Amino acid sequence: MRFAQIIVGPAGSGKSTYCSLMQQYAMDCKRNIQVVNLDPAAEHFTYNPLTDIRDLIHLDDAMEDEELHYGPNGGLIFCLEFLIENQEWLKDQLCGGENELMVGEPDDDYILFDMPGQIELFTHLKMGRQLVELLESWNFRTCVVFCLDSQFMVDGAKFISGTMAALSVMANMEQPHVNVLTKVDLLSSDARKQLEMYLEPDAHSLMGELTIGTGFGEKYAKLTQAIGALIEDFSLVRFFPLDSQDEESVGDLLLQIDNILQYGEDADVNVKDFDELEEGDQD
Ligand SMILES: Nc1nc2c(ncn2[C@@H]2O[C@H](COP(=O)(O)OP(=O)(O)OP(=O)(O)O)[C@@H](O)[C@H]2O)c(=O)[nH]1
Ligand SMILES: [Mg+2]
Repeated sequence: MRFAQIIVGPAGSGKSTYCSLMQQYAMDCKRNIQVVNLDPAAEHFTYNPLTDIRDLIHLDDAMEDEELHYGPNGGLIFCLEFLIENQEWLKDQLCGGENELMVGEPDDDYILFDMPGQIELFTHLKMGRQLVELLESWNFRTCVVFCLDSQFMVDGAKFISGTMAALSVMANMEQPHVNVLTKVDLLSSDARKQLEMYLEPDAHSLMGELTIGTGFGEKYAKLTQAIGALIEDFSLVRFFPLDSQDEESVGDLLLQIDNILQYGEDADVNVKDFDELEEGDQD
């Protein structure tokens, strides 16, 4: 079994930074996490990629083509469709050449896929799903990591829209899913306190804040209430704050995602068996 995190989120939400942080953290604990850049328009990132979509196709290729004449957004969609059509290229990159036997080797392959910031790729279009299906066919267990800038999560209205964006991705991708609030280090201490409230959202306080004083809030109070109750009652979305300056925060998040991916499950089982054996011995 191999493991993949698909890193998605709005433009500039900190996806590439997340990948660098995780790769660095893994290196510090002598663990191997690779990153693949799948953003054909990427200009700058600080991780060292295992492979890069720009070796296959660059956004400029789609935009400057005499016949295609795409703008940046259409061009991006074209590039990802091109990637799916040329899946053999990606397979070679990930699975070490054409050797079928290489699939699944080595056992603890753990790869982050740094995606473009156009969120519609994952809310409406099928490329996100197709990528997951490809990875699954190559023996990957996948999890979607949705990054959202925490600065957009410190008032009720933004919380609702951020949550809806996260839900759209969840509904379209149908994969195990983790929401990450990035850039927590940039928040003031007041804003951090405010954020706490949204980490364990409570529909009532949220709605109290939203329905008072704004025209929209008053007119659509019932709708807002219903959305709030939905989020609360079904624990539909939860957010994990990520402070890039705090190694413990990075480690905690990685552990959460490892659990979701059931990474290292065999190792855990062994430890547990060992503990039980010891307890048994004492009896
Ligand atoms: N202080 C701080 N800055 C951050 C953090 N994460 C990202 N940034 C900054 O936010 C900007 C955007 O970060 P990226 O990681 O490039 O975001 P992205 O989601 O990959 O952006 P696109 O690929 O363009 O969609 C950069 O200037 C980063 O340095 C963080 O946790 N703390
Ligand atoms: Mg990026």
